[in-house]
Amino acid sequence: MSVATPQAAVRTAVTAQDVVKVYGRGETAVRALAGISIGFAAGEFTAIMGPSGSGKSTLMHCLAGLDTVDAGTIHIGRTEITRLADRELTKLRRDRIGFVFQAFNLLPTLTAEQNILLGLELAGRRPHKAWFDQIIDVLGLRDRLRHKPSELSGGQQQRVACARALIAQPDVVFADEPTGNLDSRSGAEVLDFLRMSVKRLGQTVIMVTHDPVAAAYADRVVLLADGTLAGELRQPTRDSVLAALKHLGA
Ligand SMILES: Nc1ncnc2c1ncn2[C@@H]1O[C@H](COP(=O)(O)OP(=O)(O)OP(=O)(O)O)[C@@H](O)[C@H]1O
Repeated sequence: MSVATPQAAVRTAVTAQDVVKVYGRGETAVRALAGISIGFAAGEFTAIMGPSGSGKSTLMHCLAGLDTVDAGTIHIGRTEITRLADRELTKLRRDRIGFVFQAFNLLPTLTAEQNILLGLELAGRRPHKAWFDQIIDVLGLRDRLRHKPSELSGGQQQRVACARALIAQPDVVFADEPTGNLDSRSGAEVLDFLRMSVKRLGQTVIMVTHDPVAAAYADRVVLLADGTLAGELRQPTRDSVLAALKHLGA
């Protein structure tokens, strides 16, 4: 007799419900997000794609609490961030969210290690030694820790930025075109790392990208068009992403 094992409940790291974002007023108003409802499972790597102006950056900024919404709710875990006051939101971003931007945004006078640890130190927290070691080893940064950003390649600098984003064990990492300034080989290293941080370290990553090759590293691709959800792909490949974008007229 077979015994059914209960399915492990999928934990949702980030949820948007009926989110509307309008820029400007009157005749010049732009509805950047026109009522979006979507969930992002914990432990998954999601890419957000869509034509230029479809609302990708706006969605990411709203999900990460970097921008306010005009209607709807956003939760990070169980916390409704759309109800938080500025100070609480700043604290939540610092403690529970990691960011990786297209520009690496490292401080030039600090070493790689100091850059990675700065946010934690400013928050008065100590790094978790085993976690730090795990990140550094997965990223292959051990022999670069004492180098300044100017002594590192673009790919290495972005890997330092990834380590900085992960060091506080955030609930979710938002990556905005993380490979936009990298050649394809360095970009592949960074994407490999983001994927490994999900598969081996159990992290949750949400990435905006224009690049179908980058999106193919994700578990799931979410497609936007005109501020609405226009579909999604599971286990995307470069070709399936290209076909979906073509269908959207991107
Ligand atoms: N600060 C702003 N003020 C006014 N309009 C804005 C602002 N930010 C974005 N928009 C508009 O909102 C819409 C969505 O923009 P958004 O940047 O989110 O799109 P995107 O999909 O990220 O575009 P891209 O791929 O070109 O970066 C666009 O029409 C854009 O012009």
